[in-house]
Amino acid sequence: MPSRDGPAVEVVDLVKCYPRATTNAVDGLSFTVAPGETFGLFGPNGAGKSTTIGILTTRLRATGGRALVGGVDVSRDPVGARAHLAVVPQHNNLDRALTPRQNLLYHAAYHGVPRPEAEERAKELLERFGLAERADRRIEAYSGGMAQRLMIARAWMHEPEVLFLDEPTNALDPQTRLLIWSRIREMRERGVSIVLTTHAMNDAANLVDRVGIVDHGKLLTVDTPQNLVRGLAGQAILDLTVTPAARDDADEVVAALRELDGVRKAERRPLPVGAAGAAGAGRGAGLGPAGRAALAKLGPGALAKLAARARGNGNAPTATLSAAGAQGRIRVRLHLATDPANLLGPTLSLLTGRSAALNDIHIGEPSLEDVFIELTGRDPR
Ligand SMILES: Nc1ncnc2c1ncn2[C@@H]1O[C@H](COP(=O)(O)OP(=O)(O)OP(=O)(O)O)[C@@H](O)[C@H]1O
Repeated sequence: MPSRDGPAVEVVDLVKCYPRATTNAVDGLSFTVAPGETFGLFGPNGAGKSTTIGILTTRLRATGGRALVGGVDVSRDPVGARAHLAVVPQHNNLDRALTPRQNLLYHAAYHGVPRPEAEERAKELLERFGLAERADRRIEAYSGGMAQRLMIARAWMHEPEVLFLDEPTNALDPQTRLLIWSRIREMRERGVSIVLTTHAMNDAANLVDRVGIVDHGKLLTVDTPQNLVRGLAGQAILDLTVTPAARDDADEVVAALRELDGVRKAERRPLPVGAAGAAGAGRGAGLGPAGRAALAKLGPGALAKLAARARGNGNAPTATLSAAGAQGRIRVRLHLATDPANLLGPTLSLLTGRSAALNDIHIGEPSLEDVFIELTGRDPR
């Protein structure tokens, strides 16, 4: 990678207002991307991510502010800026009149890569992206996943300093998604600066160094994924699937759980698909790493003992890990300010007191997607 002082990308008070629009698509956005950094630009539909990438890659002109790529101002010197960057756009813009190999060679020629070097690189990239066998066939035969792989290979042909990827895994099958994430990781390891938009933020969480969350054209926050997750209301999550007693009110059960010591927030969540049926019932404790750690602290058989204690002398109402019918079942997420192990007993006691059945319990940690929902809300755009 060419070494240069200063940020790989610098965006200062960037504004874009499309003709006849009543609001700005990008509304005073500022952020920088350090050399070698992988930066995730996340936001709901219509937040202004593609517009920002369009300006940075010289496809669109900004209405105001400044944007530099590789130290070059994209409005003053778009040709100079293009020498530093490559883009994988959201929509297929391959040249259908050319074969896949020709697409790569044409792109290299545009960027002044000498022909023998370009041919060598194209051969290597077609292999790395699993496209070698179809490299000289008509491009119409390419699936969406193949086209996406080819567009990423094309972006790599002139070994850019900064790579922009606009939703690189959108609408792809799991195999192609895995391949693409691993190729992006390789580029990162080679020192390329990467700006990435995606809705698959939990997939991207392990790849990005920092995340900027945008909505309505404005930056809501920018930080490392770890700090963003740590900054959430609670540090751990307890997901409960509960069947309240027939005479009880579901919202009152949630309100009571919210009052437990160590609970910062309690919210109703949609039941996972299939959970309403018999298949989801009575699976008991589904534990992630944090959950296993919490239970390890309690010692073996802890849940059984807790359940026995909660059952009391047999006349008391019971709360059990049960496979009760799906009717009336609710899912509640507790954001905790304490070790999940401290909440297991009180939760079970509370449910026992209300004659509620505990159908499932899962201890986890908040994800980047939880941070995103917290900041941008639940309403679809
Ligand atoms: N060519 C255009 N003309 C007018 N308005 C546009 C145009 N392109 C985008 N917009 C509007 O600008 C806003 C930002 O759109 P943009 O595509 O940048 O969002 P996005 O965050 O990339 O969304 P998505 O996740 O759906 O791709 C939206 O309100 C969109 O409707």
